[in-house]
Amino acid sequence: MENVIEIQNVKKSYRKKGAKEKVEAVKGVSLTVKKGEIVGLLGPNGAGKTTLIKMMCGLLIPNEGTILINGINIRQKRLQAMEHISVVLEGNRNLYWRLTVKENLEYFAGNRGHSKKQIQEKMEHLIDRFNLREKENEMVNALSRGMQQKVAVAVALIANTDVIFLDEPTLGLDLETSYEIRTLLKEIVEEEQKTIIISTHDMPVVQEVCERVVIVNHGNIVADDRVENLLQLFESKAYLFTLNATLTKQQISFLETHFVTSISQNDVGQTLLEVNIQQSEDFYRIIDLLAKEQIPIEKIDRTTVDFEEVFMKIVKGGYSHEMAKSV
Ligand SMILES: Nc1ncnc2c1ncn2[C@@H]1O[C@H](COP(=O)(O)OP(=O)(O)OP(=O)(O)O)[C@@H](O)[C@H]1O
Repeated sequence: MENVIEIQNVKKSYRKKGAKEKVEAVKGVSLTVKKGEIVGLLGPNGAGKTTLIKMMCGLLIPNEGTILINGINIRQKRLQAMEHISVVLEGNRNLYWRLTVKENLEYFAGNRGHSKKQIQEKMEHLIDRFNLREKENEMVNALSRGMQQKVAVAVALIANTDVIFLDEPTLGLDLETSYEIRTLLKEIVEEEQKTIIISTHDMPVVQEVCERVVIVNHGNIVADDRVENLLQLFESKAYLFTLNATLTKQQISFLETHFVTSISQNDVGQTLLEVNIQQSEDFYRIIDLLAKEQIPIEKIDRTTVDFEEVFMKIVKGGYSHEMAKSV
């Protein structure tokens, strides 16, 4: 499969007004994305996601490194590279607020060189699909934020580019609209061979829409894997032991230094040990240890993880590329 996006050792720093020190927002990132991939770009606030997206879509120039879109160097041939890209930035800045929904769709498709006739069918399809029929002749500034967001995504789709960047597509939306946008994205991915990069803090978007996730922290990529691999990686190693005993201080401190991520007490006086196991022998070591200390085990459950927890663990440093290889 061909590489649609190829970035090599990209760096970007900002100088804050009046400050001597530079902020290194992106510290040397390399990444390739293949045609048809849908990639979630995740990271805590300030990690460098927006900076990375803005560089990939030609809105910011990196200090170092190269970015190729469909093999075209965005720095050397910006306009040519940008023909392959559409972008929905936070705050729907890709819309004309004083044009109607239909006018926006027509304008942005026309802007890409599509004739009115060519876009008619697609526009009607998108209006129905995004449930915008009732609002098609209303000005965008009169719509709710969720509606505006849907128009912004529809505009990116009507442009019919190979690559679509979505920066926080569900930010600030209510649960229903967020669900609707997620569902639409999923359907679009299934229908059309688009390459989509979504930056988000919305974990259901990652779990339901993305196949691959790239996690950025302090300007570096700290994980890049299939969503299912990351879920499996953490799921298979997290266990919850329910013990019919109260532990002594020594037992607790021993467990805490060796394996256990958290120890708590439930309301019937049992002790709950949440354990992250790196190697399968550790699992038996814990059981042996509890047996030696004569601590009765009521049950052992494999804890289920959702992507939110996986993300938190990775960002806190609980992940290495060696772990990924062991899945
Ligand atoms: N125009 C700017 N001038 C100075 N510093 C900036 C500028 N834009 C971003 N930064 C800094 O660069 C770093 C990365 O910011 P960026 O917006 O790329 O992160 P992010 O991962 O998108 O964060 P968020 O999730 O909060 O949107 C942060 O420390 C931020 O303060």
